[in-house]
Amino acid sequence: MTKVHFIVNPIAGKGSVLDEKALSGYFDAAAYEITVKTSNYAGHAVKLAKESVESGVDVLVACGGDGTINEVASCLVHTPVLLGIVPMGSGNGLAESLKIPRRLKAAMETIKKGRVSRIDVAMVNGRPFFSNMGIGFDVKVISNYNAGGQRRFWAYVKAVVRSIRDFSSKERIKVEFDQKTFKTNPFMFFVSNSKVMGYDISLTRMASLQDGLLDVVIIENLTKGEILILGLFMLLRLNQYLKKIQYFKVKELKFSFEGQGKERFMQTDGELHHLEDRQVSVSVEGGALNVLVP
Ligand SMILES: Nc1ncnc2c1ncn2[C@@H]1O[C@H](COP(=O)(O)OP(=O)(O)OP(=O)(O)O)[C@@H](O)[C@H]1O
Repeated sequence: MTKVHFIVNPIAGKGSVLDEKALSGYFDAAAYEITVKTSNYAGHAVKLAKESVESGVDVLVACGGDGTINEVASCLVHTPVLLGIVPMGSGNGLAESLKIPRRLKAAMETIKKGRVSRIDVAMVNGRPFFSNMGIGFDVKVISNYNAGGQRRFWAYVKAVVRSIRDFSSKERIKVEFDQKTFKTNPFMFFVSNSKVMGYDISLTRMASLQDGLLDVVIIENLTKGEILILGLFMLLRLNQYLKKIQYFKVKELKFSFEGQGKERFMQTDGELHHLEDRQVSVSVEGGALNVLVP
């Protein structure tokens, strides 16, 4: 009997309810034992996932977006438990990078087929991330998006427009990797394990979840006009031709904020976290998570 637990985030994306009755219908009752749990608050999926792992689950399925996947997957790193994904978020960056279908039936087939991919797991100051992390403009967009209260594509567009109006990059950081050290005042400092950020938008189409490396994107301070050009080039998938964008592939890196005493935030997998420390260390471990893929 294969034990499959689903953890559903009811507020992810457009918000939808998946219950035991609906999900059990996709599985042969003689071969699978299905349990469905609902996340009732931010962070709850971590507790639910830990309980499932302790109970000896075989497959743990995150039903939501990158935030839900992060909470569930962080409990599965270095365990034999397989991560399943039902993309129900707004952006669904990791699911898109893994080519996991959005249609419920097709997502269930992926889980039953049992094809496993071992993917890299990244860490920033002890916190795991699977898709990307960043400081700068992306933090501003997520903060405006969260304040908007809606989890839709147009809410992202609105948040981006508001962020272009409000954003100013005053933070100077010192970056260190591969025996190189340099200082920058970035519009965006973005580190990605996966290809897609969400809604098929990407700054790192060359990234691989299985190369044991992180793709670093540093975009120098931009004028508002240049931000609009960047947006257009990203939509047209031409961003690699912009001179102000630098790309690196690294195994690990460090950066530190030069200024004093400001409240700072980073985003990991689309969720904001307070940065307690001025020093930030990012690294990646190859193949530390087992994910079910088509
Ligand atoms: N019952 C709940 N009420 C409020 N927030 C919740 C609840 N359950 C989970 N959350 C939080 O919802 C947030 C958003 O979830 P998630 O990222 O999965 O969806 P999304 O933002 O719509 O998708 P994506 O990240 O792919 O754009 C996560 O931070 C998670 O902790």
